[in-house]
Amino acid sequence: MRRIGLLGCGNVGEIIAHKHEGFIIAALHDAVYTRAQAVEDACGARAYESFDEFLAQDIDIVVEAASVSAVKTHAEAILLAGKDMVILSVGALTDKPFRDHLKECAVSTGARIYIPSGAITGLDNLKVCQIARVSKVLLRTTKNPRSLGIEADHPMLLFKGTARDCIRQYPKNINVAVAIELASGHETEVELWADPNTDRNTHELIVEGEFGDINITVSNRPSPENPATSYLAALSILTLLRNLDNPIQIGT
Ligand SMILES: NC(=O)C1=CN([C@@H]2O[C@H](COP(=O)(O)OP(=O)(O)OC[C@H]3O[C@@H](n4cnc5c(N)ncnc54)[C@H](OP(=O)(O)O)[C@@H]3O)[C@@H](O)[C@H]2O)C=CC1
Ligand SMILES: O=C([O-])CC(=O)C(=O)O
Repeated sequence: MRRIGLLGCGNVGEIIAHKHEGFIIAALHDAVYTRAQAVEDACGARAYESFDEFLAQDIDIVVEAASVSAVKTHAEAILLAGKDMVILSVGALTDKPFRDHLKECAVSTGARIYIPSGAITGLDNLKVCQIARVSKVLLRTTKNPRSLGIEADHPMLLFKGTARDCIRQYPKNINVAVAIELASGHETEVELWADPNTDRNTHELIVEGEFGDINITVSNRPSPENPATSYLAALSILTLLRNLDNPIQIGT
């Protein structure tokens, strides 16, 4: 069974620690050491205060559920140590030179980088946009103002522009847009709405291409410990890890 190092033991990390099945969690690390310690019993792994000590453990894959800045700080060392990496805070990869550098690190050691579908669905066949003519890729995301850390008493368009600019302003809320951009290979327009009348994190993906149109709406329940993050994102990582070694791979 694959041995996992969990980088980030907040909301998603805690769900992974409690619900893991089909893989072993072997080491834990969080900027807040007590958060890593708090899930030790749930998964039988040890918490390490030092990142270097954490990385030195017998692990095959580091699962990042921490932050965009954690990816920027630690991904190079993880890949150069020959460990595979699951990156949930995919917003870190919007920077092409950094992304290319991580690819080179991975190639040099034979490590792999996995980007989970996270809080959205449809990334599988969206990859056809890499070879098809496409005129539009738009993500419209709507969350309760609470999830966005603001107050609003009516629906408000907070941001309209590129995925790259949106993730810079909202690194905890719009990683999905960067996942869409990477899967499609196409610049992604983003609208980010705050709506006090919703208790869901809703992502509408609208694509127009030579193959026809794609309209996908995912109406997510926020996760209990962090309303910015949809519960689906944690389930997505659990499912990715369960299926890594499955000889039958489903979806493009
Ligand atoms: N791709 C996708 O579809 C989705 C991506 N996400 C992203 O996944 C990540 C995890 O989400 P969630 O669990 O809800 O977030 P939380 O904030 O609940 O948990 C993250 C934990 O990681 C810690 N952390 C942050 N930076 C570092 C670091 N450099 N080194 C070690 N630990 C660190 C945090 O500490 P502290 O509180 O001190 O920062 C916190 O304890 C977030 O970046 C989120 O934006 C979420 C949903 C969907
Ligand atoms: O969980 C969500 O709905 C989306 C999210 O926070 C992100 O993409 O960063």
